[in-house]
Amino acid sequence: MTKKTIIEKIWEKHTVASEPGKPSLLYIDLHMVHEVTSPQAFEGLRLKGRKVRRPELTFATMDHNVPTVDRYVIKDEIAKKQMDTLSDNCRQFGVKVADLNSPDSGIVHVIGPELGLTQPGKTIVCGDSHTSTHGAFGALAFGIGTSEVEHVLSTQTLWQSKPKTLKVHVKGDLPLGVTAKDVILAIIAKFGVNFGTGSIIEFTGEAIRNMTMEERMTVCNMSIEAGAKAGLISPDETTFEYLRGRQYAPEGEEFEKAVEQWSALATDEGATYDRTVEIEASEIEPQVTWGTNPSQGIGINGVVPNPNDCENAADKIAIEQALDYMGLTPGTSISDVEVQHVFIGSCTNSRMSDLRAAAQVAKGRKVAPGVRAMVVPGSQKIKLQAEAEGLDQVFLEAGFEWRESGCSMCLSMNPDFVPEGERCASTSNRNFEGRQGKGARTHLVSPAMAAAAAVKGKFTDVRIFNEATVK
Ligand SMILES: CC(C)[C@H](C(=O)O)[C@@H](O)C(=O)O
Ligand code: SF4
Repeated sequence: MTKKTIIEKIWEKHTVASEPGKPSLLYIDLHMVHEVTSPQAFEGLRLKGRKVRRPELTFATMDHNVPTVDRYVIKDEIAKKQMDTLSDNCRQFGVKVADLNSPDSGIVHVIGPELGLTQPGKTIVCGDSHTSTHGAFGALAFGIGTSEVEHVLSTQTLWQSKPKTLKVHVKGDLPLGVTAKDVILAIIAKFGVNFGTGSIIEFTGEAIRNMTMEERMTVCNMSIEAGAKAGLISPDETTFEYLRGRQYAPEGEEFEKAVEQWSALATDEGATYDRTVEIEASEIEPQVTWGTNPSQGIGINGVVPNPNDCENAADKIAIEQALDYMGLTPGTSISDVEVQHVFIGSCTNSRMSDLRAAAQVAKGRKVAPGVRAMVVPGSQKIKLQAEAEGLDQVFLEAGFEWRESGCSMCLSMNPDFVPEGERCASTSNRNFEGRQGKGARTHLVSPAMAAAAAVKGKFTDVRIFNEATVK
């Protein structure tokens, strides 16, 4: 029998129609929907007199526009309209929605897994680029555009050209104090923001196998920042145990049957990929980005690069522009760079383990003078769980703000933003110009590193705080 990767197995199982050299028609198992990219898609259905083909395979939430304080008071008119429209559309088309009142509400890529909607072997789409997060479960999950959202709503299928397969192997074990976020930032720093173009990544290796589901989600979340169509990890016991007992996961005997099928999806020993790259886990340090794309990052002991060291003229210009926007001088130690804001949240790093890691650093310490730090849980369930564990108190006592769930400061589509020219240590996934507000300067880091920056007022190697306990 030919040996196959999980990518080929899922692709083949979902192909409804195909012709050589042309895109294939894929069946979609789960369609997640949010308020920003769905209004025109529903409107399209309405204009054409169509229904949602499989409402029970469609699940909506509100996240981008949601205020994280006074979440029911939506002052921005566009935001309010988008949320009201989503509620109306879901009512009219019979789609389940986790609206602001729902205990299930939260960031779309946080609640899918949390509710057990995200499962191995599924094809999952959403009008949102970070849909790759769901790949952590061994699902084929990717972002789509609004016209494709309409296509999936009305047919439950999607035309797709078959991507190439790319194995990203993380070799060996991670050093203490180095997290999943550092792994994915280091991968992107090493191979660039385009190395995944046209491909679906499968992450492999001991370091990945040893990760929890939450850590795997952090890695897969940023596959898109490597230019990939999607990123995934073959499912294993860790995956199955995470799903057991979740609201939408199969129950009892059905669950055991599902586990058998899910296990068979993992990439076959000896299967080949179109391309393979490798990174040594032991060489990864806690990361900080210095520039305006996620590949412009260094280890915490590194210095801001000098554009004059570049041989390639285009690279030199790119670095110069990034440094200019970021207000940084070549040769500066990143650990000398001061921050005015700290944001712990987003679909990359707002789950329980992220909040626990940040709280471990914050506990018994104080946010440095002149720093504004906030913690934004990824879902209302996470918020409640964190409060039950007393994490909110740890953060509040240290001087952090404790918020309601939402995309928040990850992108300034809601009241949370970084003022012009100010610097933010952020656990999100994008450091593009203007991402956190006009002229805002974003540095991507892990939750523990963000908490360390909050208490020191500048980037700091979190490993000096608590070697023994910081994971
Ligand atoms: C608003 C949405 C379309 C966008 C995306 O697709 O990713 C957002 O979630 C982001 O992170 O930039
Ligand atoms: S948290 Fe950020 S990256 Fe994730 S969906 Fe929201 S805006 Fe996009």
